[in-house]
Order: sequence, then structure tokens, then C-alpha cells
Amino acid sequence: MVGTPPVMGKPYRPKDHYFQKAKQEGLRARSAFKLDEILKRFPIAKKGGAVLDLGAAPGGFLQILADSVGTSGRVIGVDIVAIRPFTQKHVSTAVLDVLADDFDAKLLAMYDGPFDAVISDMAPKTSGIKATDEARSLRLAGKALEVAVARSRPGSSFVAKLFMGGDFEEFRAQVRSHYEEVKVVRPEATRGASMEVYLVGLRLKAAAPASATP
Ligand SMILES: C[S@@+](CC[C@H](N)C(=O)[O-])C[C@H]1O[C@@H](n2cnc3c(N)ncnc32)[C@H](O)[C@@H]1O
Repeated sequence: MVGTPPVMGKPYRPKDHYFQKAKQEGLRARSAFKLDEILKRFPIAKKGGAVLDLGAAPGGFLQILADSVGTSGRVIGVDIVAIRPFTQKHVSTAVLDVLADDFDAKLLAMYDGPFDAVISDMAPKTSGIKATDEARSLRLAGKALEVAVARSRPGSSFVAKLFMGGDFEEFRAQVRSHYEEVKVVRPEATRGASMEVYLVGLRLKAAAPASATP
């Protein structure tokens, strides 16, 4: 007999609602809905803006960003794995490791203007050891913040995914020291038990002028 199995607790459904929805809408990844939700709450990718997407493969976020900034904007996406090329000319992608020594130089070679938003959905390969995974996630988010502060214009935005854990509060304080407002967002499309959240930094403060040497 074929029938619906009884529901006991919450079964793990790899091909869940958002997976199916992404497929129907031609999106490369279900994670696109997380960014969509963030962008609906915070207008951080405006028409004509320049946005950097770190950890961009397979390109779900990039699809949303490409539409948000439009053809007068620029979207730069990088990842350690290759991203299937985009036909839109305002989207450029490259295989880059953000933790590599030559990352900053390679990013500058791709785009030398200031960014209006730096977004990181980077996630480390998980080891299963909670403290290790949290530390790796934090390292990626920390690098994203460093890039955002160095390469963005005052007033710009920052979004980074990270696992809630030991040093989360410290990182939030770091983001707060650079941005006027900081929000913690857990999008609806985040899988049930996931510990991940997004930190959103709004309005990058202008860098303090270097103190004059006597
Ligand atoms: C959750 S996926 C990103 C999904 C993407 N936002 C999308 O919508 O298609 C996380 C990505 O982080 C990338 N990543 C992890 N470590 C990285 C690093 N050191 N440099 C660049 N990308 C990295 C992974 O290769 C992976 O593709």
C-alpha cells in the first residue's frame, strides 16, 4: 500500500520547500532565499551599486545581486570552487581563496573601485568538532570584515554568515566598531537545527584620519 508515512518528529528532508522553490525559479542554490530575505529588510544592494560576494559558488546569491544592482552596477563573486560563468556582463567571478596571501592583490586586479556592500556566505568544510568549525567560520568572517573595511566606501554595508559560538559576541563587537548599526539575522530559509546566523553591518563609519606626526 502506498501512502504518506506517519510524521514522527521533524524528518530531515534534503529536498525541502526552499530547494524545490529554487529549482522552480531557476535559482542555483536555495540559499538565494536567505539573501532575498536580508535584502528585503535592509536595502544594501541598490541599483548601480558595486557588491562583492565572498564564497559565491554555485551562484544563488549572485543571481539575486545581479538583478538588484542591475546592469549599471557591478557584482564580483569569488570562491575556492569554480562558479559557472554568468552571461550578464556586470557579473564577474573568479576562483580565489580569501585566506591566501595574494587574495587582496588578486581582488584588486579584478575590481579596483570601492564596494557598496561586501557579503560573505562563506562556510568552512565542517570537521564535526564544534569548536574547530566555529573557529574556522569565524576566521572566514573575520577576513570578510577586513576586506569590507579596507575596500568599501563609508556608508556601505556588510553581511557575513557565521556559526553562533564561543567568540560570536567578540566578533559582533568588532563589526559594531566599524558600522553604525549591527543586526543579527536568522533567515527563514535557514535549515532547522543550523547554528548559522548572518551579521549585518549598516553604514560603514568613515576611517579615522591618521594622527599627524609631530
Ligand atoms: C554555502 S556556500 C555559498 C552559497 C552561495 N552563497 C550561493 O548562494 O550559491 C559556502 C561557500 O564558501 C566557500 N568557501 C569556503 N572557504 C572559502 C575560502 N577560503 N575562500 C573562498 N570561498 C570559500 C565554499 O567553497 C562554498 O562554496
